[in-house]
Amino acid sequence: QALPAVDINLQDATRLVGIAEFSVSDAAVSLEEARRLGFQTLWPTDISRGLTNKVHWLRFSVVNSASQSMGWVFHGDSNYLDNMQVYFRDRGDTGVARAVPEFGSRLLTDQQPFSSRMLDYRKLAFEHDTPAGAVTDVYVALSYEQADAMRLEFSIYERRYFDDRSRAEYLLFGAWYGVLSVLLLGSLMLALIMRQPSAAYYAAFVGSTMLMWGLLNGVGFQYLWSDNVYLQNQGFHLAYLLFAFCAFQFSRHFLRLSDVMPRINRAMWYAQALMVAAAALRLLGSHDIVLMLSYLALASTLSLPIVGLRAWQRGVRHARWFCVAWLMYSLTLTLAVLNAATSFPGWSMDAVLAMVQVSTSVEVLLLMVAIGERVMQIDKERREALNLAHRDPLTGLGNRRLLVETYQRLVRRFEQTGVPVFLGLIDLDEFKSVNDRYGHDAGDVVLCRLADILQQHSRGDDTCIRYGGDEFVLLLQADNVETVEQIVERIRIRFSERPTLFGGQMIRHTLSAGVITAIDQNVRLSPAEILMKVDLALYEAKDAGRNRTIVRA
Ligand SMILES: Nc1nc2c(ncn2[C@@H]2O[C@H](COP(=O)(O)OP(=O)(O)OP(=O)(O)O)[C@@H](O)[C@H]2O)c(=O)[nH]1
Repeated sequence: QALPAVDINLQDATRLVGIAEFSVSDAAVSLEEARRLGFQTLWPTDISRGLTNKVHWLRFSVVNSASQSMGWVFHGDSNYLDNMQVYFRDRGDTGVARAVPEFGSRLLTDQQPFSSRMLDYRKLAFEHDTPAGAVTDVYVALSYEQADAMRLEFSIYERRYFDDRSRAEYLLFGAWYGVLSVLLLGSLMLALIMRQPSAAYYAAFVGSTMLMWGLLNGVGFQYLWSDNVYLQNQGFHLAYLLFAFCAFQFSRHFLRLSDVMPRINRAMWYAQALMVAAAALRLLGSHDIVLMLSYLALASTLSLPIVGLRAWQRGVRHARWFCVAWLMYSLTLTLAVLNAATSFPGWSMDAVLAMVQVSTSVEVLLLMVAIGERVMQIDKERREALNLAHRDPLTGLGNRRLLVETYQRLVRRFEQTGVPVFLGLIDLDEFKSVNDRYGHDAGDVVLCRLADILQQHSRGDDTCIRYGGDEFVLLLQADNVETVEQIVERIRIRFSERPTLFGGQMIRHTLSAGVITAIDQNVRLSPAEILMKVDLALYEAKDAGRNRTIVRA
């Protein structure tokens, strides 16, 4: 009988919806039997067939009205169709009586290595040349080894048009894998440099994303595991499990769930253990139960936006980007699964794949932003901790530890600028009696008072330090020792002239100071020598009756 016809001289792609006819048979029937089945025109509502292991038949004919033979390519939109048996025959379409040839056939399958394919293409594709003025009749039997999402979205492309289109398509794949590879390497480097396990888990997550989609879009079979038929056909469940495992591992560490939400953390840990068990079962040959578990694992990642939101509400600041990233990805994943298994939203597989590629790129980028935010926060916390370790808690001045670091910095600066470095050691006079008379709290207030005066009288570049007890140090660069003496004297006079008011009592106080040159053109003292020398100067000041400054240049 006459088949619905499509003219191939279109220099474009032709969707077979509305043109081809389809039929369904229970088991693998022969072509002769199939030709006796009732066929009906394929309409858009017929495309998604749901999860099925029935054989679906398509039939149509290709007309070449041109005066030279035309090459064309035929393929569906699904990347994981298992078998496509194509029956075809060429016949003249003019009324000239000629013997009609028998059907030839070609089996396209992903149950054999990639090299056995007719075309070097990620989907099962059939190629044929229709002679000038001839018609090619085509019957196609489509099947899955085990029930899967059957779709009847097929197109015919003129050969040249197919080549152009697949080039553009592979360019997009290249860009997508490029972005993900850069993020994977970047996060690995971050993990090494910053010693951040989260970044390493993120790298594993990006790797598992690339693997999973490499399986789903057929590019992995084409380029990476061309001979590994087992991985191509049985690897999906393992890939889903690995993806979900890595997503959970990264999320648990990144959101610090063991601190923030210990119960959720434990639940996720058990889920991960179940995923490992399922993967082991799969490797031992189990199928149906693992299929269910792997779909469950994939579905369980849809909970991550909520986990992120809860963590954010509990004060994990960097969880917000995590939350946005997973929300977007969850929507994409849900749409992709709905599209494959139902007739909603009825998009083409290529459209779904493009959406997935864009959304995974944005997702992994957003997660990278989240990691960046976390790393910056850790760095801030580290600097704050370091700052705290260098501060005296009572007065807020630097402490002894800061003195050593600052001195080393000033030595380097002296080598560059040649400006001498001086050190003043200041000690309160008879401070013990202040404590004894007015109490320890009063003593504390007096110490803070001196700290304030020190800061008021020093410049931004000078370093004020509480060296211990009632001893303070001023470390600074100046043109000459007289300038330093003036500064220290101003501090001494200010301190002695303005008593401290505490609990309604006026506390009178004075201080003594020693000033020395630490580094100039002639002198370069070690920290130990500086302290010895300045101690001597201070001792002299105390010995001479206190409330004075002694300079030993
Ligand atoms: N209130 C208060 N007192 C402190 C603190 N740290 C040390 N002191 C006291 O400071 C006093 C230091 O006394 P000394 O340096 O021995 O002697 P002084 O009484 O100041 O006498 P001279 O230094 O010889 O003038 C001790 O009584 C310490 O208890 C502190 O943080 N707060």
